[in-house]
Amino acid sequence: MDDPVLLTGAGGRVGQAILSRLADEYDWRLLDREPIPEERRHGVPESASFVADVTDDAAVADAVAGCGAVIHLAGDPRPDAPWDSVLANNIDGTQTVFSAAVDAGVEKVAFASSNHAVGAYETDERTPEMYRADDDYRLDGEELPRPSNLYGVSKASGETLGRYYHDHADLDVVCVRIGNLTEGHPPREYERGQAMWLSHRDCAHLFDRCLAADYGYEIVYGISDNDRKYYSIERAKEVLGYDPQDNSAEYTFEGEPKNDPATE
Ligand SMILES: NC(=O)C1=CN([C@@H]2O[C@H](COP(=O)(O)OP(=O)(O)OC[C@H]3O[C@@H](n4cnc5c(N)ncnc54)[C@H](O)[C@@H]3O)[C@@H](O)[C@H]2O)C=CC1
Ligand SMILES: O=C1O[C@H](COP(=O)(O)O)[C@@H](O)[C@H](O)[C@H]1O
Repeated sequence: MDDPVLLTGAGGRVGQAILSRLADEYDWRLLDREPIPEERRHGVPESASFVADVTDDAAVADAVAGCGAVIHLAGDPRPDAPWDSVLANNIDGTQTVFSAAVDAGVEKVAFASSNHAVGAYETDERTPEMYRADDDYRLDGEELPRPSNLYGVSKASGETLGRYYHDHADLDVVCVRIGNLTEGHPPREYERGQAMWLSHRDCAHLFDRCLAADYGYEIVYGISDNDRKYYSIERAKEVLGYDPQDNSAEYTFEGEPKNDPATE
């Protein structure tokens, strides 16, 4: 991707996992409603950093002008977020970003969807067994959304908006159903979290592949190559060339590295 890439929500956790590792790889434009301090811009100049809300049509149009791709992360990430917030930040904001991307002639958008778009597949009958390495239950991205909560509804809506702009405006869209991003170790003492762990380096690599690969419309799961898993990463490997390096099985249940003599 030679053209500039707009990263919305750049100041947040996922944005920082990406930008801290890929700062030198792209001509970034950053957008966040909070000013991003210099140390979190990782060398991206302040002139390429937009302080704006993703529901602001004019501001988003300004930020995306001339870009070839967008990684759209900005939104309310709370699983218990109230409807008013997800309606504005996640649904309206995502429609604004897709629409502005089309108007600007952007080639591709990677959208941060969530495990919570499909959380209701985790039924009482299937859990906790489905979180374990010896269980072969898998979701692969072909299934219909079954949201856990209204936040999950907003993410399923974002996926559908992506489908709409792909079908009607020829925008290439990949929706990444991100699992649970934590830095340095998987979520501690949390089976579900360890089954959907996404390490920071695998996160950066996955979104790098979203910018480099060719696709039309895709839904993929964004998790590391955990032994425990109920999300297939085969589609991400096949279509995007995703090659994850991390695995929550390399850590104890408490989140300590197993190759650390202190924990053996
Ligand atoms: N962290 C995780 O494990 C997961 C995150 N995601 C999704 O990834 C995206 C990023 O999540 P995180 O980095 O964890 O959240 P975060 O809260 O750390 O970062 C979100 C960023 O977006 C900005 N933002 C929020 N609403 C905005 C708006 N209306 N306009 C402009 N900027 C706005 C915030 O200021 C913040 O810097 C979210 O869409 C979230 O739903 C999905 C699954 C898992
Ligand atoms: O979508 C998201 O999912 C992760 C994992 O969900 P959890 O309910 O197991 O914590 C969550 O940590 C993150 O904040 C959210 O945006």
